[in-house]
Amino acid sequence: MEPIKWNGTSLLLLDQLQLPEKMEWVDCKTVEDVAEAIETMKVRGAPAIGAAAAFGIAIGAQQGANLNKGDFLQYIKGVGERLARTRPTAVNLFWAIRRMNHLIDQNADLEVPELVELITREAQTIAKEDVAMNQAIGQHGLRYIPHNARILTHCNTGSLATAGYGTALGVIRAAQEAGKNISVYADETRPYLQGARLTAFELHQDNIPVTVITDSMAGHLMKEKQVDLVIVGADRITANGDTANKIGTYSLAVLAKHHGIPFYVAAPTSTLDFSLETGERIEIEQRSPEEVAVIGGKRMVPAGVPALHPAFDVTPHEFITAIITEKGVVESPNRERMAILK
Ligand SMILES: CSC[C@@H](O)[C@@H](O)C(=O)COP(=O)(O)O
Repeated sequence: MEPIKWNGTSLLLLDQLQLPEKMEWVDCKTVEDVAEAIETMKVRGAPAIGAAAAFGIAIGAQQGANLNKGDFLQYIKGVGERLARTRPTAVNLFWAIRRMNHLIDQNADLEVPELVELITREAQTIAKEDVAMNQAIGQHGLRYIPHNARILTHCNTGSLATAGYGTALGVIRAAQEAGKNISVYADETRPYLQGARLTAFELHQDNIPVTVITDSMAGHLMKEKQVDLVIVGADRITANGDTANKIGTYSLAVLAKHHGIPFYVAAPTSTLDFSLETGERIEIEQRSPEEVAVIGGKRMVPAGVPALHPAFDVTPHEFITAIITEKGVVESPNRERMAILK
């Protein structure tokens, strides 16, 4: 499945708000369309929003192609700034924008049409490389997945969260492709239900056995010895291995440790943020409490009662058995061991 398609002038995104009911594509023709798609989570998942932002800059570049060089360079930085204001936690977004800006700075002596061409090609390269990184993550992760493993995962880390194949779901896919006879428990992942709607959708399409559980069932299943390992993705991993991921990940990691179950994080190195020493300084996106209070158009929380919606939490590195990247695996991550990924 390819959830992000570039058609030469605009970006087609499989609208994740409509899944699994409908497979509807949104055609993002402007920078604002792309920014809005990221903000409203039509496209979501750390690597996917990075790739989408890169294509947003490509769209911006094409539309600014008539400007003179000075104006173009100023305008295209503004495009990056707009896209950077969409969501704060997943570092892949900022990584992709920085990579595009760097390319522009390095080639500022080119004429505008050539720059536009270069920017457009770079966005395609980012998407292509993401798929290759995910496949490599899958291969590195294989050895941690025993035959007949019953795997618990959280949120959606598959093709829909990336440019294709997936991170944690990439490892799961690789294990299936290697004939390991695995099965998966997908946390439904309140409040957005990425697990129930998206992970279950993807795994079912690929004939990988999947059972959806509510987030609150994970501890019970672990206690009943129904879970052999947990594997999740990441939105930002700091220099010491602390990992921000979808809200609920931290609770899973604590539960896994209590029950002696390995807890793996799978992510490309574009998710690393070595500028932060620890996870304490990661900005956690606060989304609308309405997303918690209202389910399927029906209000579940009495009017006047507040709800909270931090969209991510941070799992301290002590709870992580290994971080699996395309460059290799860091077991029992800490500051020193993470340095090999620099
Ligand atoms: C490969 S995706 C890893 C993470 O981005 C994923 O687990 C996650 O937390 C996504 O959050 P979302 O709010 O759906 O963008």
